[in-house]
Amino acid sequence: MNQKPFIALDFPTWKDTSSFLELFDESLNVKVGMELYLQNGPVIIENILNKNHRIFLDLKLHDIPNTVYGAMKGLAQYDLELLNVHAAGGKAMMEKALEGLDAGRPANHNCTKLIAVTQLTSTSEKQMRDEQLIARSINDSVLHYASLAKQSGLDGVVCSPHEAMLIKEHCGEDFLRVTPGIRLSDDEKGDQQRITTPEKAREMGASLIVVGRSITKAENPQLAYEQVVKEWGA
Ligand SMILES: O=C(O)c1cc(=O)[nH]c(=O)n1[C@@H]1O[C@H](COP(=O)(O)O)[C@@H](O)[C@H]1O
Repeated sequence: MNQKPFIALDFPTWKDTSSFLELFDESLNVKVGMELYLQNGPVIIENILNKNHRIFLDLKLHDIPNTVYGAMKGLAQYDLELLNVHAAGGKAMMEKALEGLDAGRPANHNCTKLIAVTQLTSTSEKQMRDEQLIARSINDSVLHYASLAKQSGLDGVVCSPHEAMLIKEHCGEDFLRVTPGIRLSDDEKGDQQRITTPEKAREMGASLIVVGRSITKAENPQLAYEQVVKEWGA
């Protein structure tokens, strides 16, 4: 997989999405999340693949193991780079997710990597303690989820850049640290809590970055994308 930033296509329609993609004359790494997928269905995947972009399908599955198995088996038909589940679903769920992905993968497809969301980048330590009743540091919680994901055979995790180095040290260089929570230095943090710039994310041990509003809401998205690529160094 190349290391280009994944642009989060958080748009409601294919019309908005295709207008955005037409601004670029290169093949991009893009992330399709629940806003776009749930309102437009799987055709959105075909449309984007037909334009030669590579997809991280971010549906953050979190359900009983049997249900996640079935959902993953179905999703495995698409030629995707990355898929994700919530590590909070537990080891049995993550193992079944992987099994489903293997069971449904057509022989001629690349291996879609499966990663687990740890603590959302919109979650602060205070919120984690008060609302999830986890009386530990956010680093402990994220590292614990990363270890569970690794034991379950997954390829990596979604975390913030702030925990990336710790995970690299404990789970190894090859275990992916995919980090949203990325902002260019003048951008609003919005609903995100654990953020940094593309350049710092690289220094902090991220293996891939996900960038949404800093690009999609920029006055000039191409220039913002170029700036992100330059800082990230891919
Ligand atoms: O799994 C994700 O992609 C994800 C996990 C996480 O912890 N935090 C997070 O922001 N994301 C996604 O990454 C994107 C970040 O968007 P921006 O905050 O606009 O850059 C959104 O599409 C989120 O759904």
